[in-house]
Amino acid sequence: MRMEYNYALPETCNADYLGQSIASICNVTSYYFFLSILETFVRRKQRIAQTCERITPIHIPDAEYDFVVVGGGAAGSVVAARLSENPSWKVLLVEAGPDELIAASVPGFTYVVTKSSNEWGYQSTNEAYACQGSNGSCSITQAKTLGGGMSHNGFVYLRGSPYIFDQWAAMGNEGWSWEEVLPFFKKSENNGDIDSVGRKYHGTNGPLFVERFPSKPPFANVILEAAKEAGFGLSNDLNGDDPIGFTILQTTSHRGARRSSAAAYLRPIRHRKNLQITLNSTCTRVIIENRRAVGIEYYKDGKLYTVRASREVILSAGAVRSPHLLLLSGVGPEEDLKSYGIEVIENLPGVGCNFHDHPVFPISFTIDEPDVYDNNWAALAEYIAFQTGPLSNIGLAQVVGALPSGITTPNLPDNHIVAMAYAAGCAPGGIGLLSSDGKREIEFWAGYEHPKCRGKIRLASSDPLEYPSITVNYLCHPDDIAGVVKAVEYTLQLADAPALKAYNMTLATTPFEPCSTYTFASRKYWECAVHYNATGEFHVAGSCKMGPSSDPLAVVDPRLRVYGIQGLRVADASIMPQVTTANTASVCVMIGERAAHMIKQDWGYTDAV
Ligand SMILES: Cc1cc2nc3c(=O)[nH]c(=O)nc-3n(C[C@H](O)[C@H](O)[C@H](O)COP(=O)(O)OP(=O)(O)OC[C@H]3O[C@@H](n4cnc5c(N)ncnc54)[C@H](O)[C@@H]3O)c2cc1C
Repeated sequence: MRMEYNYALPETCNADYLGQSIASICNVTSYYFFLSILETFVRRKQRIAQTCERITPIHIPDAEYDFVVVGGGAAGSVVAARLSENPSWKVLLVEAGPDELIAASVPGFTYVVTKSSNEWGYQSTNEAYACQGSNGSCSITQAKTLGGGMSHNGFVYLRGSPYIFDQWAAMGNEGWSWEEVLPFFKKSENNGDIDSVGRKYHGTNGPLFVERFPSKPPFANVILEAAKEAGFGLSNDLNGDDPIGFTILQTTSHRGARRSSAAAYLRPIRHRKNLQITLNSTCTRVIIENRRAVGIEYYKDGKLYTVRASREVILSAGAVRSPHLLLLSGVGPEEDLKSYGIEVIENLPGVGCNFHDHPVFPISFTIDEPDVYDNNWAALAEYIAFQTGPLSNIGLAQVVGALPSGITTPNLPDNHIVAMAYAAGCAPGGIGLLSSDGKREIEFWAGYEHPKCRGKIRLASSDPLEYPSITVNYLCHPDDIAGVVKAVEYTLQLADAPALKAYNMTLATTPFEPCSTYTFASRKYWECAVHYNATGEFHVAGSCKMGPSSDPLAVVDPRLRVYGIQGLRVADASIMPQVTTANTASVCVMIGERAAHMIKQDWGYTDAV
């Protein structure tokens, strides 16, 4: 077979977008030259970084818009794009961060972009049951960039169990059952593997590319073999009729490059005149007059701007910042607002409550294989020419197992097991060198996806630029502990399967001193260890809970309207009454689709689902 190399860098433009460089994120001088060359190629290769298709932000806003959307993340990009389909509506999208980094386009750099400047850097506090090794403070990684979490995340395209959406509906949220949300998942989706996954659950006409990566490390097949041997089974599509087992994931990428909701929804409509986007613009409050949202204030380059919204303001700032903005605007628990001197406009006790996340526990193993870096000149050349090879994927993390813990609900696939290894990344030790003299390490993330624990987002200051206080309250409930421990036990069972034993897979996690009274690797030991090393899976949700008016903690109604305030909705991860049993980005895209559809309906403009 003759290989067609394509190093050409066609289609130049005057794109001036320069975010933080890959070399400066990796921050290793010995490797600077290699990373700079990699970045030069990636930046110019339109198929990867789409620098010629980036949006052009505005600098000075107009005085008034029909709709103002706050937060250009997974959900907000969708809301802004869909609302501006009506040419007679003028829409402003306000995003606190800059455009997506070049490094973010390259799947092999997934774990690097979370260390970039496009990250909020939140830490939770007062965790009484988790992160005890770090004074009860867990990292809450959240992206600060156009595309939000989808410019930053692990690419996983999973929707979670239909059971959860039916639960949402059963709580009194009309219109949110699985049957009712499925059309919006399909509407958003342009599935590139449709011949393999079928049309019953998947769409091909939406903006969001969904497909498997073009390549995977050979060890992925070893994990699948081990899963079969351990009796866990394999699934061709966890989003379909086969929700239990191990699979090679579908991802929000296209031909080896990231495609966030901003890339999918905003870049193709960058010339639309009635949609304006302002970046590096932090919303500080919603302006509410006579119990109606009439605009927002935002801070950019040291200046405070005020814009009016003649129809609605939509908060899509994510599960940490949407409740924070409501609190800063006088909507929230009366006592909390008063204690910070904020005028109470609506006493809404649920704002910031019901905050939760999936807890995960990392466990490390070694295998008998040299510890090589998977990024080198060959990987660079292959990626630029074909968008395949180690840089075109996230390594082993594209294999996931969804298994039922049986803790609360029979057959609910609420345990997730993901293996982390073979990711290209920075390769800081030098090109072609070994990462260490030891064996290759494989870290598994053992997660519980149906948590009962609830934490809270609270004001920490009346200064809108200060971060709110965040407590997730991970592992506060025995079921959540049992859920994580069950995932650990499944992981150990997997590691014991002959296919992995052939690689001498050996537990490498060092025992935690505070748990030394228990036999290492016993159930009691894990029940103790999770309090020291479990953390969150980055799927924070629930802090502006959707619910009927009878629910004392409901913040928005099932049409996502904030109780007590006209012209104000929330559309993002915060509205989930219960987080789904999987990664949350596709659900936030669906929420964005659903929100835009309802807003259009409510203003007498209907479009097809
Ligand atoms: C490291 C990481 C890995 C993840 N991996 C996966 C995965 O593989 N698959 C998956 O499905 N999910 C994953 N997730 C979760 C998923 O990405 C999020 O659930 C999803 O992005 C949340 O969408 P959202 O619209 O609620 O908020 P976001 O996508 O977080 O968007 C909120 C946006 O609002 C902006 N904003 C905040 N405050 C303000 C303000 N005051 N003014 C203006 N703008 C503001 C933020 O900068 C951000 O861009 C991951 C998340 C992280 C952080």
